[in-house]
Amino acid sequence: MLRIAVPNKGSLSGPAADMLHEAGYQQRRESKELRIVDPVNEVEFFYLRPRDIAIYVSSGRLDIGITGSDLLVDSGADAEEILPLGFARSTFHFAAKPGTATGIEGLKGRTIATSYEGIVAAHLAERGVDASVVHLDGAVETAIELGVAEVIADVVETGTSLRNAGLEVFGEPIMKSEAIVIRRTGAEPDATTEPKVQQFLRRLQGVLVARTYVMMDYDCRVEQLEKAVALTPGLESPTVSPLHNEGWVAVRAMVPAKEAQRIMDDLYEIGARAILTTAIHACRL
Ligand SMILES: Nc1ncnc2c1ncn2[C@@H]1O[C@H](COP(=O)(O)OP(=O)(O)OP(=O)(O)O)[C@@H](O)[C@H]1O
Ligand SMILES: O=P(O)(O)OC[C@H]1O[C@H](OP(=O)(O)OP(=O)(O)O)[C@H](O)[C@@H]1O
Ligand SMILES: [Mg+2]
Repeated sequence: MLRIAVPNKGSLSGPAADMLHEAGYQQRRESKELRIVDPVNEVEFFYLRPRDIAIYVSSGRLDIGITGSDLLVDSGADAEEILPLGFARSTFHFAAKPGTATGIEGLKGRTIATSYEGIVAAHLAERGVDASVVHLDGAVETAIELGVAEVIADVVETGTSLRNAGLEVFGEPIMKSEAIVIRRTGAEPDATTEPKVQQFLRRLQGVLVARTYVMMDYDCRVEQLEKAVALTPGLESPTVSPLHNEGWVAVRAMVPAKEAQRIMDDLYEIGARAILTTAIHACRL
């Protein structure tokens, strides 16, 4: 049975459960459940604190886990990313009251509050900056107002939390992060679990593709086919079928969902007609 760590709370937990559900895995019904078995897929899910997941996975007690790349780096655990999942995207930044800090060089001797001590300490050490780091569990934006620190280092997504606290980012971004699947560094593929790991990754990749692509169908004249195919090259190559009306073909290809409307306009311009897009619910590439 494959053993997988899933975030039980916070920004990662909802989207991770949704993705696993879309990939055909059974998920817990109540937020208090700490582990469930999906007997059909032969997988056991452990619902753990996102911060702890890299530690469990690096210990080898769990085969793989879903966490954030910033949490993986912060933990210092011996685990590596094997698949990016495209949600919980954020950037890790220093921030302070406007005009009170400019670059990392100015942090010498100052106090920085953060929930990500590992990332901050390593970043400062690499640049030879000697500052003190105060660990707080969350809501670190408030630490400046209350005089616990002069600077914070935190996750920024929309910037709303910083703005509400009257703070602004300074210096280079410390790191970018997103949800990822991790596995123990250098894990020897185990003959019994490896096929299940690969199946798990294929299923999640299928969900990612289904979320980012749509299927496009259209009819066009044979003379326009090369131009049309250049607009819709598909993944391997588009399917082209003859129509009953001579001189016309039907074309089918996957296209990036974000570009679908522009591609439909361009196809129409070159004379394609009956242009349709449909959602892809699941796929194996
Ligand atoms: N507002 C946000 N937008 C996008 N990603 C976020 C946001 N806040 C946290 N994350 C990401 O979520 C992961 C942190 O998960 P975690 O559950 O520990 O924190 P959280 O979402 O802040 O939850 P909580 O504060 O309830 O503990 C990190 O990878 C972080 O980059
Ligand atoms: O840039 P934004 O869109 O505002 O998002 C970033 C905020 O979201 C998270 O906070 P969360 O709500 O998880 O509270 P926390 O600070 O207690 O972790 C993070 O710690 C930031 O404070
Ligand atoms: Mg938080």
